[in-house]
Amino acid sequence: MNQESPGIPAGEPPVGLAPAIPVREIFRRFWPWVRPDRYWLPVSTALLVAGAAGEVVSVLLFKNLIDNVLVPRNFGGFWATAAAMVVVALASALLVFLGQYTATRIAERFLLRLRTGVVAHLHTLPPDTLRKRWHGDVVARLTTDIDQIEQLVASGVIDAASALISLVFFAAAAFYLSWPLALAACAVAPLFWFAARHFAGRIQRLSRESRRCEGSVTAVVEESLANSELAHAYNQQGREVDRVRRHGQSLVRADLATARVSELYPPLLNVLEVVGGLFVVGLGAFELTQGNLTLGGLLAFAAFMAQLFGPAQELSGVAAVLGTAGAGAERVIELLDTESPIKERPGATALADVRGELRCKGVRAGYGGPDGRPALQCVDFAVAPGEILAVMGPSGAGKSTLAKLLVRFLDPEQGSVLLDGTDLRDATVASVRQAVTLLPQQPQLFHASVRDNIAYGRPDATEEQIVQAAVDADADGFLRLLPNGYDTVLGEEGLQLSGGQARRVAIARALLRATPVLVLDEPTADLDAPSARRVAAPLRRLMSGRTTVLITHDRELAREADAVYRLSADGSGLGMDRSDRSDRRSA
Ligand SMILES: Nc1ncnc2c1ncn2[C@@H]1O[C@H](COP(=O)(O)OP(=O)(O)OP(=O)(O)O)[C@@H](O)[C@H]1O
Repeated sequence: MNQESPGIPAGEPPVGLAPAIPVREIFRRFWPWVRPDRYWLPVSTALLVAGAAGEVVSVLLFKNLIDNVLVPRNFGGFWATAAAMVVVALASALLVFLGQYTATRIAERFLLRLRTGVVAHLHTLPPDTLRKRWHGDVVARLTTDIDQIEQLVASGVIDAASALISLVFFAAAAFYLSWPLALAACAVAPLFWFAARHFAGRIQRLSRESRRCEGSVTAVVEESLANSELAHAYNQQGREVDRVRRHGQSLVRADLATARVSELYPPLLNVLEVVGGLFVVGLGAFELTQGNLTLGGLLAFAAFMAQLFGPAQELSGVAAVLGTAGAGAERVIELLDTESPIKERPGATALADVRGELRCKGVRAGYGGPDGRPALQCVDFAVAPGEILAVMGPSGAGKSTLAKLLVRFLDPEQGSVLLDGTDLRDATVASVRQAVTLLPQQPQLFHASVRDNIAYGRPDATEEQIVQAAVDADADGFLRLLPNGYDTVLGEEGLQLSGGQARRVAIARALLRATPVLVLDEPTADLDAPSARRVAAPLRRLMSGRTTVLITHDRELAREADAVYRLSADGSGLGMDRSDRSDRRSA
């Protein structure tokens, strides 16, 4: 995948093509999401087929009307036939409606399951794995691509099945009316088949590029808006618009290439239909002059031909849908096939009654870059329950990488991280995260009330517990001054709060979880000195009595620690210094 940077050549797309997958494999992969509604598939198909059967009866009644009422000029038979035609038309309309509605219901439920299934899978991936993908592209896959799969798997199957069965019905009725004419009509069918085969493959190849370009556009728009502050500050708005235009132009080119083929397909089918129809009607006229067919029979046959071509076109249309939806399906399957590097070992146990004794033994970890250089190596330390370990080192030394190891966003390549003597890889991922709270570098706030933001890690917390956490985080005062107090909805990314305030809300959230182990990743980063001092007291309360790994550049804050562990610029562990505070505590 290309990672676009400002220096990339014009028009280079940031999103790669998903690997091609055969249609049968696509159906196999998506079937589990259709499965819960598998019994509704035949019901919907049966309703649609019954509706089609009604149309056959309608046409036969129409033949009856011509041969028994119009041709002999016998008006007396009109009312009975007309009444029967109205009843059949109503019944047929109702059946088709019910069939289509059931099909839509199956499709919608399939979409819901698939979309939530894909999101659930994405949530099993650690943040770094997810970050390797462009968020805008992921959103495009979750919306447009999934919508296209619906046409293929759910309604596609129903449409194809009902078209096929209707085709059999109309063909049988046509043979009943005149077998020579019906045989002639069948001779036209292979033309549709060849057209479908020719177009489906081409549409799929072109759609792949369209889908990829659409992912690129969404990715660029999302990144451009996310960085709008930088674009404004550096006066680069025009460049951002250009980027979107460039990727948009690629999408236009790809969409037009697809349209040149896919839009040619239906009119071509129409031409085939006209040619085939004329051929059959010509033959029918001949049969009429020979007295082998009545006028009503010929007109009814012509009506059947029209009905026959409908399902035949629909079946050929399924081929086009296979093309476009197949390309979308490949992109969704690529997401589903992204594996988490964090594996749950068979027989992994849940950590229970954690005291908080934390050890790193000869840890080496990295991101598997091309040079194979680790981000961390030879990291050895031990923290007793309730102790605070400050981790210091220059930028890029691997401090955040260490934080990721402690919450299993990453596993070591060598050595081990132990909690109460258990290797974290032998524990279930959920139980590790139940025991360890990470306070990330950037406080993250949801578009939700203050109360819900604080209770995020403990949704069952009572009002008193939430308020107490806010008080301990020194946030209660300013939260009560917000327009609706704890009910105030914080904007996306907490725009209504200052950096220091947002951090105190994040501290309240961490306090409320009350886990035995804490990992604080630069909790005073980007705060000015007064704001940093302001969060020091809440941080002290947060760390009190908990095993804490405190990653910080802030020497003042590091004084709170019992020991300091230093990392060198190349990520090597340099050893641990016990602090005066630790001596005081042990005295
Ligand atoms: N997701 C990632 N993929 C590849 N390499 C990464 C990733 N995250 C970090 N690195 C690399 O690992 C090394 C350590 O990064 P890390 O973020 O742990 O450093 P840090 O000490 O926390 O830096 P800072 O103090 O600037 O936050 C760096 O060389 C960085 O480029």
